[in-house]
Amino acid sequence: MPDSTRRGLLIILSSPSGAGKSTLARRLMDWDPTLRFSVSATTRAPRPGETDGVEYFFKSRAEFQDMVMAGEMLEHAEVFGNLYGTPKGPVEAAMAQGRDTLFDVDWQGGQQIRNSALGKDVISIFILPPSITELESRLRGRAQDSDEVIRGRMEKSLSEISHWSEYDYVLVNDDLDRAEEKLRTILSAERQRRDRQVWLNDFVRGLNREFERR
Ligand SMILES: Nc1nc2c(ncn2[C@@H]2O[C@H](COP(=O)(O)OP(=O)(O)O)[C@@H](O)[C@H]2O)c(=O)[nH]1
Ligand SMILES: Nc1ncnc2c1ncn2[C@@H]1O[C@H](COP(=O)(O)OP(=O)(O)O)[C@@H](O)[C@H]1O
Repeated sequence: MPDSTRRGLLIILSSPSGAGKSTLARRLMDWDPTLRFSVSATTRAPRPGETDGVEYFFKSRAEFQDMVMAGEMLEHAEVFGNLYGTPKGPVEAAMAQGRDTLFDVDWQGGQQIRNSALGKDVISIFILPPSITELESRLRGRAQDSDEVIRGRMEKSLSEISHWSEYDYVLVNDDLDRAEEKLRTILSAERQRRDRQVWLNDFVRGLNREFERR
């Protein structure tokens, strides 16, 4: 439930391509429809079935650079030869409404969001595949990318994985149901921590007022 007295959390999911972050993000949003997905802008071509404004805002390089120059991006980075970035406005609006936002960004985006003015409300989660063989078979099984694209993503997988220790939580996406359950647990616990802080702030303000009245 949106609540203007509390801040929204920024929940960052990163992983090597194919480890399952989009799948897990979709499941989390089915579980909790109040979660908002941060739709990134990208210069990558749409895959079959992808819709502009749903999975991504598909942009030309010039349009993307204009957004960057206009200061509209919370973060942006080049990944696999394409530009990706997070539009800032919708994130700030969600934060102000106390709505939690999910981000599917690479390690560079994770670092930039953590170091931004919104960094104190970030919860970051790194998702590992159970094995490199399974990672490749998921990329192939998704049947969305050419052999060359899959090869490029596999080549970059270890450098993405090398950033795991920068994240608050790391989980292995072996069994999908179990991985989703772990994500739900993380989110529930972090929300409780956030809400406790809001509640305690109010409570201590009350103690102060009581003290002044005496
Ligand atoms: N820094 C950054 N990375 C992004 C953003 N959106 C997506 N990515 C990352 O770009 C990479 C490629 O994403 P995509 O083309 O959808 O391929 P997929 O991860 O294989 O489904 C993934 O690591 C995403 O997490 C963004 O807004 N900023
Ligand atoms: N735990 C899992 N077990 C088996 N297949 C999975 C699992 N998680 C995701 N997948 C499948 O692996 C492929 C890649 O998942 P996806 O969510 O697109 O990865 P990412 O967003 O990290 O690139 C998809 O076809 C998805 O259905």
